[in-house]
Amino acid sequence: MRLTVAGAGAWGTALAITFCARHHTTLWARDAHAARRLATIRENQRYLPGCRLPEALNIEADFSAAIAETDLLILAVPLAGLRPLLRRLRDLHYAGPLLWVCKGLESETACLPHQIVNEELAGTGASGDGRYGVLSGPSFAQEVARGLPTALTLAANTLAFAQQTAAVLHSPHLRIYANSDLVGAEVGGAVKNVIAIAAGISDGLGFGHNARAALITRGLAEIARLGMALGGQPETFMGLTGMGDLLLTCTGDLSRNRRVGLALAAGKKLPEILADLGHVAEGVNTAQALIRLAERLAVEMPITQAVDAILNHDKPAVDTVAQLLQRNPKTEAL
Ligand SMILES: NC(=O)c1ccc[n+]([C@@H]2O[C@H](COP(=O)([O-])OP(=O)(O)OC[C@H]3O[C@@H](n4cnc5c(N)ncnc54)[C@H](O)[C@@H]3O)[C@@H](O)[C@H]2O)c1
Ligand SMILES: O=P(O)(O)OC[C@H](O)CO
Repeated sequence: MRLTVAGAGAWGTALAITFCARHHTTLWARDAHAARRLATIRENQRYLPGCRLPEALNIEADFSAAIAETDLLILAVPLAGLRPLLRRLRDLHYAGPLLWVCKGLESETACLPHQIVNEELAGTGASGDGRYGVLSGPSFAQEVARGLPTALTLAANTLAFAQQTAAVLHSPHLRIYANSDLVGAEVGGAVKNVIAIAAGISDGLGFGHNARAALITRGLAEIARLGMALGGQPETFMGLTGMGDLLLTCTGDLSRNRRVGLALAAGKKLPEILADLGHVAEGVNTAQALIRLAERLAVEMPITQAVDAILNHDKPAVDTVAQLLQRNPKTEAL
């Protein structure tokens, strides 16, 4: 099969390295200079240093050439780049199957990725016959690129497409489970990044393992409450895109979102943290959009609210997370 991965950041590069072992794979980089470097040096020194790009991987800087003959297109840009890329696809009359891997809510609209896809590709073949979905779950790019065992979920609006495409992409090191709960998978991926910022702050402040376990557990309740209000299925939140990704991102120091939290706890300011990070940390843009969405749906999300207060309203991290962990007791329920 011919695959195109559009977006040469850490995740797009790791997926392209993995898929090119079994499929004719093209990696599109939007910057022509970066594409030339990838093609000659055979390493993504900026986003995924230390991982060799196999000779079989084709690098392309021209977007229309990259998608011209593909059988499956995988969009691997950050959420902020999703809508502009979909508009390019619409202009190029792309009508083939489509996956995306971004995790978050659009800042301006609070839309989930599939809602953006529906808006931008309405009436085209890609969305019209239901051949699209999200690939998500607990996965650090560096580990996937090294071939370490990883399990993901491919959630699509039709189970048939999810199953067919999961079977094509599945390999011994990258297990892919099919699911038809697009909403549940995307809500898990969006909220876990915000909870990971809270976990990073808590750990950075030395609040201990008990506090982190409490944040993870109550974070899962926030995912489930919001997800069910949007029509997601409860079992999805217990799966790879829910509990699985939440656990990984809250506990693994490879997480950029967790590292944002650790740096906030150390007293650093957000612009400096993001400049040092050099990668996207989707929880930063998603927190405020989540608050707007949760208010609209009357869903309680106290951890998300605390993170938003720290990120966007200059509230001190130490007081805000301490207050969160000292809230009045209530009945344990979703
Ligand atoms: N890195 C991971 O381990 C990982 C794993 C699973 C999912 N994801 C998700 O994948 C998405 C991409 O993450 P990443 O790790 O590759 O980010 P990254 O910061 O490593 O790289 C971002 C890439 O996107 C490009 N880009 C930025 N804005 C763009 C735009 N408007 N249009 C086109 N390209 C644009 C950048 O040039 C860069 O190549 C995020 O939503 C992230 O949450 C990442
Ligand atoms: O590095 P993060 O925090 O963006 O997390 C990467 C992946 O989403 C983990 O599944």
